[in-house]
Formats: sequence, C-alpha cells, structure tokens
Amino acid sequence: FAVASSHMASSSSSSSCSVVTPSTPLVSFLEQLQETALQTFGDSNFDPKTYVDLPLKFTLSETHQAFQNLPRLSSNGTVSAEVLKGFINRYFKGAGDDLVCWQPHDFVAEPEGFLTKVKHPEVRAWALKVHSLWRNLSRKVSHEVEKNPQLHTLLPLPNPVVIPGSRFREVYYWDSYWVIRGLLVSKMHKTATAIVMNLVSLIEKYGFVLNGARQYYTNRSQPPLLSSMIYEIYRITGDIELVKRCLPALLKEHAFWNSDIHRVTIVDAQGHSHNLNRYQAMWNKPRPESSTMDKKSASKFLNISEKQHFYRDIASAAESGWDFSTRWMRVPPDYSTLATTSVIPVDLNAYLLGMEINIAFFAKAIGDETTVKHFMELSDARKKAINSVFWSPSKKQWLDYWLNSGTCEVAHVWEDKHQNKNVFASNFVPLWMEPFYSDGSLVGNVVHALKTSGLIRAAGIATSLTDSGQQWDFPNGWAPLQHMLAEGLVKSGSKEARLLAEEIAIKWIRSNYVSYKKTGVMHEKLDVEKCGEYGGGGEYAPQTGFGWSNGVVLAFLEEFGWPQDRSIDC
Ligand SMILES: OC[C@H]1O[C@H](O[C@H]2O[C@H](CO)[C@@H](O)[C@H](O)[C@H]2O)[C@H](O)[C@@H](O)[C@@H]1O
Repeated sequence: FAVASSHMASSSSSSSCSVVTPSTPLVSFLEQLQETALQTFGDSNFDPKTYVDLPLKFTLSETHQAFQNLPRLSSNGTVSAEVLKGFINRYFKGAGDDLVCWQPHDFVAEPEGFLTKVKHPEVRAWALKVHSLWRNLSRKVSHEVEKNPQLHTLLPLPNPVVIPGSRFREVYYWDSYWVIRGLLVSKMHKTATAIVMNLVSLIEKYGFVLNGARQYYTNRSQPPLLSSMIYEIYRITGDIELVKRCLPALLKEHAFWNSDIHRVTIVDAQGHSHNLNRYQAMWNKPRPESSTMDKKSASKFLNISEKQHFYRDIASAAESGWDFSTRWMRVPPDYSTLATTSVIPVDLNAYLLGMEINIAFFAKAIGDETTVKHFMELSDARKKAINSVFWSPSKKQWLDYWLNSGTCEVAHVWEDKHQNKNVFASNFVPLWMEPFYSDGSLVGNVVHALKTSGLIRAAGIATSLTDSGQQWDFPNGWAPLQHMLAEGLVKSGSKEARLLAEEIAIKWIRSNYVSYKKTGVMHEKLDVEKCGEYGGGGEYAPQTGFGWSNGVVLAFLEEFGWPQDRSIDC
C-alpha cells in the first residue's frame, strides 16, 4: 500500500492523470459478493457499501472457495436468497463488528463552562444531549484488525475514532474537522488530538489522508482540512508538542496536493502563470463501495477508455466531498456528463491557501524561519491565483473554473467563458480564509452577493440553486457549508456580516432542533426549504448520527448562544 509516494514520484503530466492505486484481492472479492447480493436481494433497500464492509471469519481463499461452490439457480445462474443469507452468516461477521464501542475518557456529562451563552432551558437540555452523542459515535478499531488485517477492509488506527454515524462506520477525513470543532466545545481536547494523530498516521503510511479509513478509500483523499484541525486544537490548548509532531506530516500532505496529479497551471489574461489544484482520484474503476451503481451509470459508455475516464470523474467527485453535484457536470443535471477532473474548484484552493497559511504559522511557532518564508510565498501566490482565476468582479464571488480540453495538459489559458457562472455555496468559501475575511471592502461586496444569491433559504444555506436529485444540490443544506460561510462572516469583523452569520446559525439550529425532536436523531443533511425536515436525494438513504451536524450545532451555540426569550420552534 505504499501507493501515494510511488505515484507522486511520477513527473510526466500524462502519467499523472492515468495513475491507478492497486486494489486488494479482498476488496475485489467483496465487490463480487456485492454484485451477487444485488442480483439475489434486488435493489430495494440495497446498500452496496454493506458488502465491502463485511469482515471475514475465515481466510479469503476458504471464503472464496465456499462462494464458488454455492449452488446456483438453474433459471438465471444466480444464488437463492436463503443460500446467500446462510453463506453470509457462516462466513462473515456483521458490517461494523470490527469496531468496538468506546467511552472517551475525557467525556463528562456537563463540562465546566459548557455553552455559557445558552440560556434557554430546552435548548440547553438538547445541547447536552447532542454533546452526549459523542459517546454513541466513539469507537476503537478491534485488535482483530491489527492481528488479521487481511480479513478486514477496515484499516487499523492507533487511537479511538469518532465516526459520522449509521452506514459511515469508519473515520472520514473532512467530517473530522467539524467533529473536532464540536469536541472542542465539549472540552474533549484529548479525543480531538487523538483524531488528528490517526489522520497523521495515515499520512505517514500512505502519503496523504485517505477519504476514509478503509482499504477501498486508498485511491483518493478528501477536502484537506487537517492543518485547520491542528490549528483549532492548538488555539485552545497551546499544545506546541502537537504542532512539532504534526508539521512533517503536513509538509508531506502539502506535497501530495501539489504533485502532478492535482496541480494545474492557468495562464491569466495578463500572461501570468498561476498554479492551482483540482480533485483527481487515483482510480479508473467503479468505486468498490458503490460498484454496482457505478457500473450501471457507466453502461452507456461503450468504449473502455471513456468508461475509465467516467469512473475517475466519479471517484474524484467523492474526493471533493461533494458527491454528487451539478458542480461537476458539463451538462447539468446529466450525471453522465460528470467531469470533476476538468474543474478547478474554488473551495479546494481556499483550503490549500488555509493549509499554506497554517503551515507558515506552525513553522513560526517552532522557530523554523525557512519554512515560514517558503509558505508565506506560496500563500501569497495562491491568493493572487484565486483572485485572478476565480474572482468575478461582476458577481462579487469566486467561480469554479472549467478546463476546456484534455485534463492531462499542463497549462491552460484563462478565458472568462470558462468560469462556471452557476451559484454554489462553495463560491463563498474563500471568505473563510484570513486573506479574504480581513479585506473590509471585499467583505461588503461578498456579503451583498451572498444575500442576493438565492442560496439563503428559510432553513439555512442551500448547496446550489439546481434541484438535480443529487445530494450536494438544492434543496439540501449541509452543516459544513453553513459553518464555513457563517464563520467567515463572523471573522470579517463587519457588523452586517455578523448579523447575516447569526441569521444563518439561528435558522440552522432551529431546523436541527425540530428535526431532532420529531425523529429523535441528528441528521446528515437538512432540507433548507422546510425547517425541521431532513434532506434526501443521492445514492444512499439519508443517514443519522451525525458527526458534523452535531459539531456545527455545538460550534454555533458556542458562538451565538441562545437567549431565554428566543423561540426554538420553526
Ligand atoms: O458511499 C458513497 C460515498 O459516501 C461518502 O460520501 C458522503 O459521506 C461522507 C461521510 O459523511 C462525506 O464526507 C461526504 O461528503 C458525503 O458525500 C464517501 O465519502 C464517498 O467517498 C463515498 O463514495
């Protein structure tokens, strides 16, 4: 699995967009099982991920042999439901059985100084309930995985984990940022630090933070927010040892994101070259966790290289965290026009700007002046690139940029017509970064653009304005998007911006509260058109639990409080 470093060593741009991480025999076999399960059980309530998460009870070769020997129905060559259920029970443990529940040592039912600005008794009781959910979502990878890794797609990690919830039984990269923001409100600094050290261990092993801690996620990352997690913990704890331990890993992660796989050069209207980055998974096959679906979606492509290109764009959308969205479609809402690797995304480049600023900050804290200078130069260059390539002077927001030709090309010449003029919440993510929120005149313009964008709805910020049926589109609202935009507005220091942030937070808290009261659970995403309703669409059933939603509710309540006389109902 030393995939990343060997792939990153590739220097030719044409090979960088054909890189493929090797799969494992276990994952390939479980994909076969998934295919058979779909044929046998049918697609109602079918979740393909369940099958690639099953831990084996016996060796792969014994299991495979038994699978081959299953009696097939003479009518269609498949396996009967009874036989397949019996085989699964005999040869596999349950999905998620290789994680054991864990009680975090730093959890206390009501931490000292917890949400002092929340005065409303019902809201406070609910906030304490949300805080207590960290116990439900805490797990430890079982020793079995360490002992017999060949029987598990789950990857071993050194520390306990906090999972998003439901079908997401393992750690996820960018979810962890908002989990940590919530844990910090819950005063669970040790648990937050342990999560960071798990992610660092992935960089040490693979060269980057994986999408999630599973064998089938080793072909891609997710939005790179590790440096921001470390920054938030350091801001509260002042733990300089953490910074020292993590800085080498951050430098490695920065190199991963700036290798040929992700880097693109744009020559702007004045002839200046800018290096920016895109998502690109190291994969050109169906995603194992959704293999049956991806094969079906790709069936319209007859040519193998078109299929491979499409699969890479699907996996790259998963790397973006926005799986799936019209943002990545050349002809929305036609899913078959997905072209993620042809987009230079605003948010990814904002995160990388944040990473460069954070690395310079950490290097300063430990007295490494050479790294400070280098990363300040990199962040200055990226700020210029963001302004030059993404900024729209007429729309007063940053727009994703479409590459018009082969994505393997090194340099592309900027043209106005290639900016994606559609409105997405991601168009406002740069405001979350210091160089932009501290620019007073820019903030006024961006606040006006956000207010009039159509994104601000009755129950929060919509992901986009297009109702495509995909989950990262209208009318879904996602906790991370509410938080990044609101926090950017708050940090700007503008009174008008703070009022808008508070309006967003109030709507979001109310909707989370009411949906929780109705269903008894916290939801992965909400419908921003209807206060108190959870979201839908996409390729899997709406999930509950839910790590980042809990984190954002706690972070919003800490920032804005909740007065006794403000109603919490929709
Ligand atoms: O199984 C389908 C996809 O599921 C994940 O994506 C969604 O859940 C993640 C966990 O909350 C979240 O980080 C992501 O933004 C969601 O879209 C997974 O990350 C994908 O790789 C996977 O294909």
